[in-house]
Amino acid sequence: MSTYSLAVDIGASSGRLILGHLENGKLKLNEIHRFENNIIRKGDHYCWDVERLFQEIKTGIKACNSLGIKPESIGIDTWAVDFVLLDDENQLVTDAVAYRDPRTDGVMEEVFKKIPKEKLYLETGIQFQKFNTIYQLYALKLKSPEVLKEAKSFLMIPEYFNFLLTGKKANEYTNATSTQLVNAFTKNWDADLLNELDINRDIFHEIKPPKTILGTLSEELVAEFGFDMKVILPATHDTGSAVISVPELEDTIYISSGTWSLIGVENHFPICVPKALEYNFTNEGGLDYRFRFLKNIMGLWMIQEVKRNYDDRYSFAELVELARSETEFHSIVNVDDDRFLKPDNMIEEIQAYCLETKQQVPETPGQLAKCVYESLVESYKNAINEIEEIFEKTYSKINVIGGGCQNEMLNQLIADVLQKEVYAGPVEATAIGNLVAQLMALGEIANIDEARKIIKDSFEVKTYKALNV
Ligand SMILES: Nc1ncnc2c1ncn2[C@@H]1O[C@H](COP(=O)(O)OP(=O)(O)O)[C@@H](O)[C@H]1O
Ligand SMILES: C[C@H](O)[C@H](O)[C@@H](O)C(=O)COP(=O)(O)O
Ligand SMILES: [Mg+2]
Repeated sequence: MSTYSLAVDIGASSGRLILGHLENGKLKLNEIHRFENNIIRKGDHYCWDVERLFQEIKTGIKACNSLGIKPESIGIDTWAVDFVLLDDENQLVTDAVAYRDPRTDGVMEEVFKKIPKEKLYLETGIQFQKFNTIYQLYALKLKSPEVLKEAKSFLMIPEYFNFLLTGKKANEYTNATSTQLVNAFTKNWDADLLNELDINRDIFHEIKPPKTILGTLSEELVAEFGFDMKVILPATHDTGSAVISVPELEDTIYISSGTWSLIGVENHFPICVPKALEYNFTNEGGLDYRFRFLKNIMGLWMIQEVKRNYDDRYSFAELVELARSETEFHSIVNVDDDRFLKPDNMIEEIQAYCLETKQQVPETPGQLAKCVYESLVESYKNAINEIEEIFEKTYSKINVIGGGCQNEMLNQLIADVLQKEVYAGPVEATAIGNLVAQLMALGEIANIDEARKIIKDSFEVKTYKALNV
């Protein structure tokens, strides 16, 4: 009887529960539940609806029964940086505020008054994004100190769901690194940084690595589901799981393409050289203490918002085809400008940028989509030039993973503009990386090298050659 594991992958725009098992040396997937995710307004903040998301997780778990499958294990991954705080009765002290909330505006600069930017980078190796956990916690320190006083437990989003499943509290390494509070060398919470900011070290839990078996389900949930499962920590930062699934990393730059575009390489040590700081690259933690040397690019969030501004009248596939038809339109925006992080109306923000920069203003859905895609590729090109400058080497291949790898026009555009071979897939790279970490913990897969061979043998990867432009 095969061992089934269940991956819960919740990104900023969508979540999915995918069963996985090995069959004749290949990983077989069975998507059993998919749902939308989005930021909601709660009180004065943009938040995640963690109550609904946990109900979606439970719905997906129960769906296994209809297949007659009782998974051996479950693992949860989500977006990074965000967290909840629990009081001494394990009740939420605050809502799960989303990283796009403006509460951290100006806070990074306040932190630099306590900890020099260069020191923070040398200690943590983490990119400066204004929504990093360190700035969210410091925003609470400055504006709502009573909240931090009441807090007894810090759990990032996947860890909160793990707590609801098992009653156990633990922080997981790959996601903890995204907080910019973990020392890149000790791989533990950096007590000096926390002291400098007067943030209570005791609310943080032991940092456990991916492949840790955290526990099993609570009695109530075993009764509700009709079966028990081991709860395993995958790389709970979704991009940490996604990068495990890059089939071939030799001479390859990956782009984890979803709400964000995370573009980088995999290393075995943190790289905090001056150029890495200047270009704002990060050294997020990976499986087996590898490092994800990457940077965030605004990503397909922009087309998600354009789609939403059109009341979802067009599918993503339709927007791609409309963009293809706009052959003469070439206005470009700086996708990494903070104005695109959470504008009231993305269409109007893109149009305003083009007007300000005296470019043709996109008026049609196709022109807007074309502008987003060509602007993303412009940012990819800059990031890849920076990576090649830092490592003093030229990479010949780009592997696009995640939902965005279904965008064939974008894949071809990347190949043509970068003049490199583009490999697209696996689409569900994050869930696949989540699954193989569980199967490694269960002894079904020996190590990451075997996992990557299984992934390479199991999933189609489409190739795009650079056309002469
Ligand atoms: N059929 C498609 N054609 C083109 N793009 C697509 C298609 N399906 C999904 N996408 C792109 O994939 C993105 C979602 O990727 P995904 O990895 O699921 O995001 P996340 O994990 O951040 O929620 C969408 O924003 C969309 O741009
Ligand atoms: C805010 C973080 O930078 C973000 O979570 C990023 O690290 C990430 O993993 C995004 O994943 P998506 O699947 O939501 O694009
Ligand atoms: Mg994702």
